[in-house]
Amino acid sequence: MMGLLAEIELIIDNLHKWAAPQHVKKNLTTMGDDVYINYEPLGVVLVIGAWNYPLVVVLQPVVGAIAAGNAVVIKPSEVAEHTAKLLEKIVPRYLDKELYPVVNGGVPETTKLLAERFDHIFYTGNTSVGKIIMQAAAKFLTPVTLELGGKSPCYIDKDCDIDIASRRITWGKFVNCGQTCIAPDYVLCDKSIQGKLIEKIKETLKEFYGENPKESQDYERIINQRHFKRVLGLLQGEKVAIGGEHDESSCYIAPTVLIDVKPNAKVMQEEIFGPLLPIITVKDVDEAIQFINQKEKPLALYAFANDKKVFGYPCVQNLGPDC
Ligand SMILES: NC(=O)c1ccc[n+]([C@@H]2O[C@H](COP(=O)([O-])OP(=O)(O)OC[C@H]3O[C@@H](n4cnc5c(N)ncnc54)[C@H](O)[C@@H]3O)[C@@H](O)[C@H]2O)c1
Ligand SMILES: CCCCCCCCCCCCC/C=C/C=O
Repeated sequence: MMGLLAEIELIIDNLHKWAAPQHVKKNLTTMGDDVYINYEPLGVVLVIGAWNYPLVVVLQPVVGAIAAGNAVVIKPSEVAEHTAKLLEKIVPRYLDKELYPVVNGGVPETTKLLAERFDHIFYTGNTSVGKIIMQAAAKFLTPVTLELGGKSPCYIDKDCDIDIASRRITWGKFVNCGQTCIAPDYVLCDKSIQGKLIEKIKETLKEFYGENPKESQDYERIINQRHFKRVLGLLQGEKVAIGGEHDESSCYIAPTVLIDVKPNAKVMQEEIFGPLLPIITVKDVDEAIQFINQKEKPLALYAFANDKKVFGYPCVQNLGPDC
């Protein structure tokens, strides 16, 4: 919510500047004209949200679309069903329901919406559905914004502050039970620091979630049984260094660290989106970058090193808003 409120404040403070006509330098062909860029609303925007931060990922794009003068059809994720119902109930209390309707439902309802013509579609969710959205939009040449996922790597150089690295990774990986788009997906590090890293992660987990994370008020659950089974499927056959405990009835999977993971393991083929942290050993930063570059472009990249050279690599510079 803090991020959402900050976004609203940012827009309130700056909209008059952003919406104002922008000066354009004249050239030979426009010498005799008034030349400027004038911003106009697009029309009707469709916002389709995901379940993992169900209020923020729906409302944040809605805020931007409204500020830019558009009507918005709001489609929350049916997976977070209580938040979806709440939005359906409270949005019409504060916004005109003709201009900003909330449409609830799952795949059939979203498919029906996508058959309509919109002026922009803003979708947050997984990459496979992202392709469906883009195909539906292409029918009307509707522009899209796709906020997707990916396998965000985390490189830990052997010359770095391992206390800091393990603390930050433990927080980022296990908050919301690993169900965060930019959570570190896997770790690449030198074999010589793997043992120390595991010890430090163990210590930090104890500090954050106590002896038994299952009893901690601060440790979440997997959203539903379908995702529980999917995440558990990624654990099969892997060597567990920390955690591994699970309970299907409550969709609990303990914070889990996997070691000696092979690059071709199942857990390395898709975004984990759950509390499993595979560690893959590499001999140096060059090998880590080669590994990362063989995969699809991730959403975020985290690097921990004392050597400034590590941050000079284009792949680290281009991807590392959170480094
Ligand atoms: N980049 C970001 O800002 C961001 C933020 C949050 C989540 N994510 C990504 O979202 C993913 C998790 O969300 P999810 O995809 O499980 O959410 P989800 O299952 O809630 O699906 C997202 C939306 O797509 C709709 N949908 C699902 N299947 C559909 C289909 N066949 N046709 C049309 N619409 C369909 C759903 O109704 C829902 O509103 C992860 O990959 C995560 O990384 C990205
Ligand atoms: C001050 C403590 C805050 C704890 C909440 C942590 C959540 C961090 C991530 C928020 C990201 C919201 C947008 C969602 C992106 C992808 O899933």
